[in-house]
Amino acid sequence: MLGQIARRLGQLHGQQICNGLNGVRFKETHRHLQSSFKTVRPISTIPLWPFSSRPRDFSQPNSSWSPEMRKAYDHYIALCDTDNENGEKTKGPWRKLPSYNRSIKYATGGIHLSKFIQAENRLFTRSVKEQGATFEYVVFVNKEEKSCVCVFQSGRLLEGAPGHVHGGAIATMIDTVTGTLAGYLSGPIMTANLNIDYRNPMPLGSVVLIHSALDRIERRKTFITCKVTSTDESKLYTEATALFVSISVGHLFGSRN
Ligand SMILES: CCCCC/C=C\C/C=C\C/C=C\C/C=C\CCCC(=O)SCCNC(=O)CCNC(=O)[C@H](O)C(C)(C)COP(=O)(O)OP(=O)(O)OC[C@H]1O[C@@H](n2cnc3c(N)ncnc32)[C@H](O)[C@@H]1OP(=O)(O)O
Repeated sequence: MLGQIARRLGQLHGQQICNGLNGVRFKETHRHLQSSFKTVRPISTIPLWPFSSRPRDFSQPNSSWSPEMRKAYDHYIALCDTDNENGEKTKGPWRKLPSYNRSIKYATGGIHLSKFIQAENRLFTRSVKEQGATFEYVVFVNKEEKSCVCVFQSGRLLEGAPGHVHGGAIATMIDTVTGTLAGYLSGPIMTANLNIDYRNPMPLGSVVLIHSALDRIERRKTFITCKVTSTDESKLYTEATALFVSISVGHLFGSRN
């Protein structure tokens, strides 16, 4: 019964995703739902519609952001579309992308499905609740230039060499930012290849810019270039190239295109 409800929801809100997931995880979903029904709450605290229609955007300023992080954020926000005092829209070249804690939430209806499907899973970069401890970041995309910039502040749990950011954490952010741009331009993708040159150690707690741009698209392949610099762009920390291959959602569940 619950499986049927979940399946119906998927049909209503995310046909494409649902096709990929149909029948794969509903046993697990059923178990999750049964265990959540064990906790009885007073009726007044139960919302009529149990799904938030607006997933939380984690790339909003918070108290862990340093003045440098806030300054870089404000700089790019000022270049985004805005409403002036007369209520008129001014077009800017940049657009701030929201950042959810599961990639499934980006798909149509994904906000609903994420409550059923592997509900405990979290996007690696958004998995730690303590603000400022790991990855604080916000991505702005420039549609015309097919590029994006991420303002990234590293937290104390990302240490590699003493006082510096772990190379794997830097790779994670490069994968995330280049992957976000590739996904924005090409739809569902997976990283096929990531090449990284670490040029200078990145101090832990520092704020950096991760610039990514489209190199080219060839059939299912989207090639992205990336540079990580200080916020004034005077210091180069890391350079990378990445290849993303377009996939069907079924690819994530074992079927080849
Ligand atoms: C629900 C969907 C979600 C999608 C999300 C998208 C956007 C959402 C937006 C924001 C989300 C927020 C954050 C995003 C964060 C991070 C993104 C990170 C993504 C990852 O972190 S993901 C994990 C690591 N990733 C893997 O776990 C992949 C394992 N792997 C495979 O799943 C297959 O391997 C695959 C799919 C890569 C290819 O498999 P396949 O069978 O579909 O295609 P095939 O092999 O035929 O290759 C087709 C053409 O690519 C060439 N090619 C392939 N591989 C190559 C390589 N390594 N080097 C050079 N060229 C290569 C071939 O040579 C051929 O080229 P040609 O067309 O010229 O012949």
